[in-house]
Amino acid sequence: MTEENRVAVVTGSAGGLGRAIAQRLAQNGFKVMLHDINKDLLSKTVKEFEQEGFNAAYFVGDVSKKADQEKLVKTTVEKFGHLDVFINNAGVEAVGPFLKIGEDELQKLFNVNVFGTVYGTQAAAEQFIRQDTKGKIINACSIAGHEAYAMLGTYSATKHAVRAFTQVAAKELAAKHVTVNAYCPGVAKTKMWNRIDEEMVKADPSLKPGEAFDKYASEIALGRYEKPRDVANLVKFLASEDSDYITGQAILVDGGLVYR
Ligand SMILES: NC(=O)C1=CN([C@@H]2O[C@H](COP(=O)(O)OP(=O)(O)OC[C@H]3O[C@@H](n4cnc5c(N)ncnc54)[C@H](O)[C@@H]3O)[C@@H](O)[C@H]2O)C=CC1
Ligand SMILES: CC(=O)C(C)=O
Repeated sequence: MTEENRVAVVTGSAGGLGRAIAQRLAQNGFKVMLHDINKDLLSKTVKEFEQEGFNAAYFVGDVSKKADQEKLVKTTVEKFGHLDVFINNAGVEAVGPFLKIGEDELQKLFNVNVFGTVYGTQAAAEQFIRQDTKGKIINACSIAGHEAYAMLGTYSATKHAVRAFTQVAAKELAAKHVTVNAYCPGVAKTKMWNRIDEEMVKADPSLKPGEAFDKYASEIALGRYEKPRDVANLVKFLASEDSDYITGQAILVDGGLVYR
């Protein structure tokens, strides 16, 4: 089933998983609002979407700023007329031992991953309530939102918080016909995992470049690392009417790594 005339926002969609999600939705007929803090990469991605014939617009913003998130929703509605799906995808990571976690790291990761998800969810939900339509909010969680990982302490804490806010928003918004769910990828090859690998290798001299990634990926039951398309396929389902009876869930899409 195609999704003609439905409108989705994907935050952090200049690259990585967000780009793949926006592309999958556009291929299915969605009008997509691309969004990122990285203006140069976003401009490149928008051009590629236009070349593919997708109906796409873009907005440069920072998810950790409430005003940016509100303006993102307003601009989307001005451009496409309404909003159906809002995907809080943007996220950042930090790698290091617990004893070295500092204020800057805590502030940065909580600002983007947690404050960003809360502000995005609020802005989208307010629009759905104004429209008096059903709506879908879909958040980027992680295997690290179900299981905390050594060297990823702050990151794991933020993703546990995302899972908690997903449940709370789902409970409070259900009466307004708004569902809130999350996708929990495992080990996907994006710039984020390139950076994680680099930092883990720096911290452990016995590892060569690529080996931290390989170590995590070697535990995946389905025998291969995750591709952005694997994540996009789940998000496409969560954005569709087929998921209408699902809310408050943080669904693992990790090839068999964490079992809940
Ligand atoms: N790559 C992986 O294996 C996994 C990723 N995730 C989550 O999936 C989401 C996407 O991850 P990736 O694509 O791998 O990351 P990535 O680092 O490759 O891409 C993230 C995008 O978000 C943008 N961004 C960062 N901060 C922003 C801000 N303040 N405002 C707006 N945009 C911002 C970046 O510019 C970038 O384009 C993140 O929330 C991440 O935590 C979860 C589990 C595994
Ligand atoms: C990046 C991420 O969420 C993990 C733990 O792989």
